[in-house]
Amino acid sequence: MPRKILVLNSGSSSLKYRLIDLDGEAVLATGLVERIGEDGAPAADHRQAIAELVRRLEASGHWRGAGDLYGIGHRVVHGGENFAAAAWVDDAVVAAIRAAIALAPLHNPPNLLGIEVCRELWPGVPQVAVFDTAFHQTMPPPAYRYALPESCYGGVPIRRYGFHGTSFAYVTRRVAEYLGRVPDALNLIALHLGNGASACAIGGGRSLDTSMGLTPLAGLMMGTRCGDLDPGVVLYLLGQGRTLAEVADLLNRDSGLKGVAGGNDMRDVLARVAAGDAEAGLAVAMYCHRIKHYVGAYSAVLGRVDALVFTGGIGEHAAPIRQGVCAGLANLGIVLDEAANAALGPGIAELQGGGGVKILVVPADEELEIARQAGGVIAQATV
Ligand SMILES: Nc1ncnc2c1ncn2[C@@H]1O[C@H](COP(=O)(O)OP(=O)(O)O)[C@@H](O)[C@H]1O
Ligand SMILES: CC(=O)OP(=O)(O)O
Ligand SMILES: [Mg+2]
Repeated sequence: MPRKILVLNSGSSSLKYRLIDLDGEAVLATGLVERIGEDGAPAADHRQAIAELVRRLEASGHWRGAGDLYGIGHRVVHGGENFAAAAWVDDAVVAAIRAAIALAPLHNPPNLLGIEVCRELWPGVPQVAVFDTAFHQTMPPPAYRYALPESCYGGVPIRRYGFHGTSFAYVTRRVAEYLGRVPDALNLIALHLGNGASACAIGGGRSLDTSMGLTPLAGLMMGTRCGDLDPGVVLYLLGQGRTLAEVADLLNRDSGLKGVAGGNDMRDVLARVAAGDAEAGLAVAMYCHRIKHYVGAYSAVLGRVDALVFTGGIGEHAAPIRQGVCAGLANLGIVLDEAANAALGPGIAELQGGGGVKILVVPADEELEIARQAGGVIAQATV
């Protein structure tokens, strides 16, 4: 019997799904239910979104009822310190995901909703939570602790957690395969550049440091998130009489590319740069400058870097960003082949033009990684 895994990535207003046959890893169906809750959208809430997804799976010819599923894998952004690996969903796991809502207020509530609706609809189907934070649980204390009093590390531990771990785990595996090396022997600087964006120092195949922190607001400049700030900025804004909710909105939804260039979509921003728009030019220069900071820092953390890896929508498709990031890094062994950068084919691409560090573009596939990890947890639990 085929081992079919349904992968769900629930966002606040969208539900990404994929049906994968684990044996051979064929994608049987994939899609996105968008604009959940908006007027005229196909779904008013996540329950309806899942009903819509079932309709689409039926239309694909690959749906024989939930009883035919080997299991369901859910993306969960924040697992706190509780999970260093994917976990079979039971009441305790649900409670731990709920407890982490305060740390990922944009992400964990819809992730949890997806899990709860599936448990209710299909109580007999194994469900697995795959955490963005899990891959980063290997970071050593000097990388994950903040220079705050010890008391802040009690209760809900205020520390760096890091995110996009499922993507970094996938990339590590994929690069190891591609280079014919074992992951344990690989040192990578990985850049996941999507709407959310983060950098990771991967040493011996494990996360040693990453740019996101307690929440997915830290680190690189993003579509609508500010990334690194002097914490004094937050204090100043609050002191000026803005409410906590206003500041949270400003930093999460109105900053980043949107704040500086007026729009959060990198395609549009780059088109405006090409047309000579100064605000867009500044936004892109800031975007690349901040990534360079992390590439420099992580070169120092790792000592030896085998490859600089670009992934995510921007990492895979935005040649001018890769060029801006790599410019002037010859002293770190990072030299881009400009012609190769401008003419990418599908799949993994190698873009180094000399220098000791490979420059790789790896298409992101969090869904496949979730399916594999969910399959692993279910296989272990059912032997
Ligand atoms: N051809 C392209 N050139 C530049 N940027 C692109 C291109 N295609 C996609 N992007 C950018 O990728 C970003 C979305 O990345 P993606 O990884 O799909 O997002 P998400 O984090 O939502 O999964 C957007 O800023 C989009 O503009
Ligand atoms: C954690 C995070 O930033 O996720 P996304 O990139 O999907 O927003
Ligand atoms: Mg993404």
